[in-house]
Amino acid sequence: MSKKTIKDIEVTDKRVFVRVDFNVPIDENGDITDDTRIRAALPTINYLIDSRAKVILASHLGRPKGEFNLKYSLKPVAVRLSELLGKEVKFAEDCIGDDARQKALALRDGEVLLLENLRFHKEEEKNDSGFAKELASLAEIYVNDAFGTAHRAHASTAGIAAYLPAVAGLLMEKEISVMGQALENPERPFVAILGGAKVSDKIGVIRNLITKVDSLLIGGGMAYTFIKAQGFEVGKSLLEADKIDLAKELLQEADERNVKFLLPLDTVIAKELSADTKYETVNIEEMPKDMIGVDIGPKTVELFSKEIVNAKTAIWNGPMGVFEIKPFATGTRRIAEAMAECRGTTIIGGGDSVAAIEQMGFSDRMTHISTGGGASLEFLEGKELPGVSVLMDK
Ligand SMILES: Nc1ncnc2c1ncn2[C@@H]1O[C@H](COP(=O)(O)OP(=O)(O)OP(=O)(O)O)[C@@H](O)[C@H]1O
Ligand SMILES: O=C(O)[C@H](O)COP(=O)(O)O
Repeated sequence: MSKKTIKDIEVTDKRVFVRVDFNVPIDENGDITDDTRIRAALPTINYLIDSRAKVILASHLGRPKGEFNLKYSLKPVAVRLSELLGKEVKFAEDCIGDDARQKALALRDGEVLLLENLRFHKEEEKNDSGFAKELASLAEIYVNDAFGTAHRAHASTAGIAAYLPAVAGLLMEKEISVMGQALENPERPFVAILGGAKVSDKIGVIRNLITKVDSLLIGGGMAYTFIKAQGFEVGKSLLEADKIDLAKELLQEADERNVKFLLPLDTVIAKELSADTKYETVNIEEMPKDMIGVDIGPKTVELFSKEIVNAKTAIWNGPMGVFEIKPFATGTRRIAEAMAECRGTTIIGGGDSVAAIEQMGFSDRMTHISTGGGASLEFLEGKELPGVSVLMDK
């Protein structure tokens, strides 16, 4: 990676402000239902503890719209982090002000402090320079390890870097180097699998990947707009009518570039989006007018799996069907199995596909599972992420 990391600077004895992404799901009892993002930050935190730095952690949680709201407090995260680290994690009731300052200044080498939710201040999302300066005043070094929030230009992800030496954390480094390597210098064949709900969310990703991959496989709700563009009936499936021309254009571009653009050959169709509805599988050219396409069928699974298993690099973003409803999760499960079988570099690009991979128990068989949803999509679009561009170059 071209950016400096915590390994490139002296952190011992220093107060280090680490922006992490602890935006984790918390249920109505205040229990964290998935701590993946907290665990993903442990290498950076442990490195700083072992290096005898004074560690000040800051994150957002949810979208509290600039004011205090107990529902979005990071207190339960401090408890969970303390369990994971096996050591005390101090907590400041606010991310700026006297309490935060006193607790930050009182830290001894190797101690850890977590600040309360940054988004309890509206200045955070506005990238307010005064607020960024106040955050910076707590520390001597800034580390950005929040890959999941690196697409946001906020005070704690971008503005703060104007006031402190700014470097990447180890999670940030890993995310950018694994996905960057795949995009810039992939081992071939390079296959991308895209699914999920909408074409409009992924236009940028398709446009960028089409210039890099050998094969592009499209499933999920977004496939039906392409199927319609090829002149087939899609019944009551998800369709973005205003994107049909764009879909035609993308199909043509793939053709001109000699990129294999594979669409479903068959589809599971259902009367409605519920587990106890009537459903069956049909060839793609046989879709009835009154049914909804809810998953890829077995012929498509076979076609896609062959590409994936033979890939040297495979990137997957977005489920192949309405995987939240059990009978329609088969396509997504089978694609997860193919990814697990692939011997090349396998990358899951965040969002719902990560949930699917985890639900299905394949997490430890992937090379890399991104902690970013929106951030990984923007990265795959080839955009420069503000939280990365502010860091010092090597
Ligand atoms: N055929 C389909 N019809 C309707 N919805 C579908 C279909 N296939 C997949 N989906 C829905 O798409 C949703 C996921 O789409 P989304 O674009 O959000 O995926 P993602 O990119 O993995 O997630 P994120 O936006 O969090 O990164 C799921 O809720 C799933 O049910
Ligand atoms: O969950 C995410 O994608 C990140 O934490 C960013 O959250 P945001 O979309 O509320 O900025």
